[in-house]
Formats: sequence, C-alpha cells, structure tokens
Amino acid sequence: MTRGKFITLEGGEGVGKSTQAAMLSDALRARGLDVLLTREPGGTPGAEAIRALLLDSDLEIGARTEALLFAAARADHVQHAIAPALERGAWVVCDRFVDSSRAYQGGGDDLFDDAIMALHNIGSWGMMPDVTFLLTAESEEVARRLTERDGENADRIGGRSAEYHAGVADRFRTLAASDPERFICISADGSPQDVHDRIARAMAPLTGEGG
Ligand SMILES: Nc1ncnc2c1ncn2[C@@H]1O[C@H](COP(=O)(O)OP(=O)(O)OP(=O)(O)O)[C@@H](O)[C@H]1O
Ligand SMILES: Cc1cn([C@H]2C[C@H](O)[C@@H](COP(=O)(O)O)O2)c(=O)[nH]c1=O
Repeated sequence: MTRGKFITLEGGEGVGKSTQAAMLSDALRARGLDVLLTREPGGTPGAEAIRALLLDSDLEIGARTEALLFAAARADHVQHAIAPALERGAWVVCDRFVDSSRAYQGGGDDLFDDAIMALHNIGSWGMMPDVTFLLTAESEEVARRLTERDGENADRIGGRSAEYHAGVADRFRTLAASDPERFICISADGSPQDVHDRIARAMAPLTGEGG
C-alpha cells in the first residue's frame, strides 16, 4: 500500500483554513481518494480534551506548559489518527499542525524554534507534512470575518494582542521562506471558491491533474 499524502493548512486566526480544509477534502474525495479531514489541537478524543483546556480563557499557564500541552495533543493525534491513516493509504488534510506551534509558541520570549522541534521529535517522531499551504489575507478583511463569526468571543489564544498576532504572522512568513519545497503561500483574499481554486491549482502536481 502506498503511503497517503499529508497536507496541512496554516496561517493566523480566521484566515479561512477550516473552510479551505473542508473544500480541499471534498475535492480530493470527489477524485476517489480516501481522506481524513482533521484539525489541531484536536482530532482524537485525548487531543480534543487537551484542546478544551488550552483554549479555555480562564486557564492560567506559562509558555512552557502551553508548548508541552500542544505537543502532547499532537503526539496523541499523530499516533492514533494521522499515522494510521497515512499507513492505510489515506490522504490527511489537517487544519494546523506543528508550524502553528512554531509560529505561536516559538516566539522567543521563553522558547525558540529548536525547543518546539525537540518536543515534536519526542512526541510525534518529528513527522512533517508533505505540503503546507500558508494562507495570508489583509488584516482588515480577517478582522471583519472574525467579528462576523465570533463577535467578542475570542478564545484564550485568539484573544491575545494584535502585537502577538503580528509576531505569529512574521514567524509563519519566516518558516515559509526557510522551507520553500514544502510551503505554498496562498492569498486568502476573495471568495472561498477563489481561494479553493488557487489551492487546487497548486495541488495539481500532487493529484496528477493537468494545469
Ligand atoms: N474567502 C472567504 N471570504 C469571506 N469569508 C470567509 C472566507 N473564508 C472563510 N470565511 C469566513 O470567515 C470565518 C473564518 O473562516 P475559518 O473558520 O475557515 O477560518 P480559520 O482560519 O479556520 O479560523 P481559526 O484560525 O479561527 O480557526 C468563517 O465565518 C468563514 O465562513
Ligand atoms: C495547533 C496550534 C494551535 N494554536 C492556537 C491557534 C488558535 O488560536 C487556536 C486553535 O484554534 P482554531 O480556531 O482551531 O484555529 O490554538 C497554537 O497556539 N499552537 C498550536 O500548535
């Protein structure tokens, strides 16, 4: 059995990752592929329990605890969902993965990228995606989408300062520039279908489609 492909969608809050992960999964299924659509933190009962903890606005934890909890959720997700799916030949479409930890937790005040990757090596065998789509959009447009979706109800991490989220966006850009073989940067401006069409075009070499 040929191992499936592991595709991740990354980017800041509200840029459209979940919308695009669902559209991409549908398109791959329409091509007859077995697809696991999943997300982080989450994707297994254990990781979803850790997600509830991590996103609870009342939780007070330090940066190291937070990084460890994300790595622990990922370890469970990789071991019990992602790796078995890939081994049976399924394609995995994952809404966020380790690059989110590198961008959000690897900010440098207390932890750097090498520490995040060390946790990933311990927890998840250092597993990396075959392709990562980094979605980017104008901040005003993203703010409009988030207000429409969440109102004032941001979660513990989404509700952090604009300065924190600007740092996250910078780190995503740096990660993409440092690994151009894996990252594909996609403009998330325009309608969901416009964005999906850009992703589908970029996927063509992987799916064997022309054009
Ligand atoms: N291209 C688009 N144009 C307009 N609205 C969009 C577009 N894509 C997604 N949306 C809407 O914007 C909101 C955020 O989209 P979505 O939940 O897919 O983003 P996300 O990146 O997964 O967010 P988060 O990081 O918070 O999980 C949703 O209400 C969604 O319906
Ligand atoms: C995987 C991962 C996620 N985060 C943050 C990013 C978001 O603020 C939340 C997840 O919420 P979403 O609506 O499902 O995108 O968690 C993080 O800080 N580090 C990570 O590794």
